[in-house]
Amino acid sequence: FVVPSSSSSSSIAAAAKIATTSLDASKCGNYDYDVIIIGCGVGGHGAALHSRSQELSTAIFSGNDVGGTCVNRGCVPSKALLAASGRVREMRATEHLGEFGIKVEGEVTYDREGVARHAKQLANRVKGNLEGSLVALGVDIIEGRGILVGGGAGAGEVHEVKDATSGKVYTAKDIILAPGSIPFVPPGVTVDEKTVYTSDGALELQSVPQWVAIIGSGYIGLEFSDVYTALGSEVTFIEALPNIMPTFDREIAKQAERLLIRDRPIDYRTGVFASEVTPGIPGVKPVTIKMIDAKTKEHVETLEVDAAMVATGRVPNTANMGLESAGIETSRGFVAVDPQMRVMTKHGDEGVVIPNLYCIGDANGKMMLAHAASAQGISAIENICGRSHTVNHDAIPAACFTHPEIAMVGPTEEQAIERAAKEGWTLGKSQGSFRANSKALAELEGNGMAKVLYNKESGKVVAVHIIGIHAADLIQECANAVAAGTTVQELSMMVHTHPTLCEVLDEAFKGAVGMSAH
Ligand SMILES: Cc1cc2nc3c(=O)[nH]c(=O)nc-3n(C[C@H](O)[C@H](O)[C@H](O)COP(=O)(O)OP(=O)(O)OC[C@H]3O[C@@H](n4cnc5c(N)ncnc54)[C@H](O)[C@@H]3O)c2cc1C
Ligand SMILES: NC(=O)c1ccc[n+]([C@@H]2O[C@H](COP(=O)([O-])OP(=O)(O)OC[C@H]3O[C@@H](n4cnc5c(N)ncnc54)[C@H](O)[C@@H]3O)[C@@H](O)[C@H]2O)c1
Repeated sequence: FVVPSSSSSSSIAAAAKIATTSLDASKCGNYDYDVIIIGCGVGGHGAALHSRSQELSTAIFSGNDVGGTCVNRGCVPSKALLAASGRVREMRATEHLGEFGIKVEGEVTYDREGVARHAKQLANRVKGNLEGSLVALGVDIIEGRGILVGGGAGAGEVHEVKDATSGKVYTAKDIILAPGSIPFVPPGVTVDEKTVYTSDGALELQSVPQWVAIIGSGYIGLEFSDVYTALGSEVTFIEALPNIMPTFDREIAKQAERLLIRDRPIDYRTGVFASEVTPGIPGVKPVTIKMIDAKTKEHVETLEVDAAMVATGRVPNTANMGLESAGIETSRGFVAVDPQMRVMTKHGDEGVVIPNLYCIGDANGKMMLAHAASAQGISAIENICGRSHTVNHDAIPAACFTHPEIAMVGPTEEQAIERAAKEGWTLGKSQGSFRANSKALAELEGNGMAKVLYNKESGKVVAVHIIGIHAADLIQECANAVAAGTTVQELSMMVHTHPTLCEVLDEAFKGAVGMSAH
């Protein structure tokens, strides 16, 4: 998603004048708006901007939380913490710096409050830009929470949204639900957001604990282990599944274990649930974590640590927004949608489409990523405009912003093997390495690999997994290839700039067709 910076707000304002004037020609007929969006995170924002570009009159319920998770409690502040802590790690790595011929005299220190302030200020700035872009484009921001009214089983369409604060009811031809998600806290875990916290509390960096247990080794756990160890903490991961980083491609997870865990003050337990977590009092009483075996449920260990971070996934934020009264049955809070993002009354074959109601972003559970939410928002508006559109989720890249980064598009190798067997095609695999890449070596960052998985019959790229410096930027070329159906034959003949990290991919593409990279 793109938020125009405040420096360009005058041009936005100019554009907004034109856009606002065109509201008179709005197609909303008997309704207050063409489109009402509930939830002003990146999903709702993406939908609102595209809605206005299609000259639809648009209102968005923000629930007093413009920017939502990504901007206020997610992508944006976490990347600020990763950037600051990454600098600390780099400047403290005296041996590594010595290889460049750089000497850091004296101790490298940081000011915890200063680092926290950087994250907070960035979030506020992006939030301001995001709000500014909505206002400038003529989107009406309604500050309250939006609650669906009417509809009901068999009633078909839903056109009314009530402002929970004022009680005022607004009507729209089409409605988009974009309420996002909140942290999942497993039963038995007590969160005080001080000594036992979710990402919401962790992002405030109220302390840098000496020893922190991170429950869950997914994206959030991994990114925070990078932040904490860079700032001087020791980390213990507690992971319920048999492998650490279980959602990642196995080969990449093994490399990540070497690069992001083994060389750092991190240990881990796998196959255990944190079944009971009790907050502590800093300097007085430790946080206690009881662990049970994930299979036998027998107690295996109790840890006493300075702090615990709960990074055990997220759940949809769909309670108390009138879904039941509109006849919508959720599954664990997730709203079922069809490929056009239209809400289904329930999951499974019995669900029927509610034709003018859409649900985008984390709340539909398709892919919990900011850019996926925004893409789904744009797609919903396309469908509202009568141009049938579906999002290709296989072509949406993802990245974990550790040092080095991990990035991927498409299924893991394990999933691709299953898919190939089921669909009757042959899986090809080719690798590139950072070890022999001039740019990576100039940076003294020769660790990592890229692997390209492709369909041997068609040559089309199925998935790419990268671990290495700037993997998050490198993956885009691969995502575009998956989206466009580009073949490894075509990619192997495309010219990559020298010397760049992209040549790691060039090596993998050429390897797939039996050519060697220079
Ligand atoms: C720590 C962390 C780091 C992350 N980092 C990344 C990253 O680097 N890259 C990435 O792609 N993704 C990242 N994510 C995930 C990303 O933040 C989410 O996928 C994204 O925010 C989902 O957008 P959304 O619009 O669906 O929901 P949200 O951003 O959650 O926004 C929903 C909004 O709707 C509001 N709302 C809910 N109900 C109502 C109502 N009834 N009326 C009015 N408003 C309502 C909520 O308060 C919220 O403001 C991260 C998440 C976390 C927690
Ligand atoms: N860079 C990014 O794109 C980024 C960054 C952060 C978050 N996110 C998004 O936010 C979402 C949530 O991230 P997350 O890391 O919390 O979830 P996740 O689903 O990625 O990982 C949660 C982990 O916790 C484990 N777990 C669950 N309950 C447990 C228990 N009781 N004890 C021990 N382990 C337990 C699970 O097995 C899993 O490995 C993700 O879906 C991700 O897409 C994205």
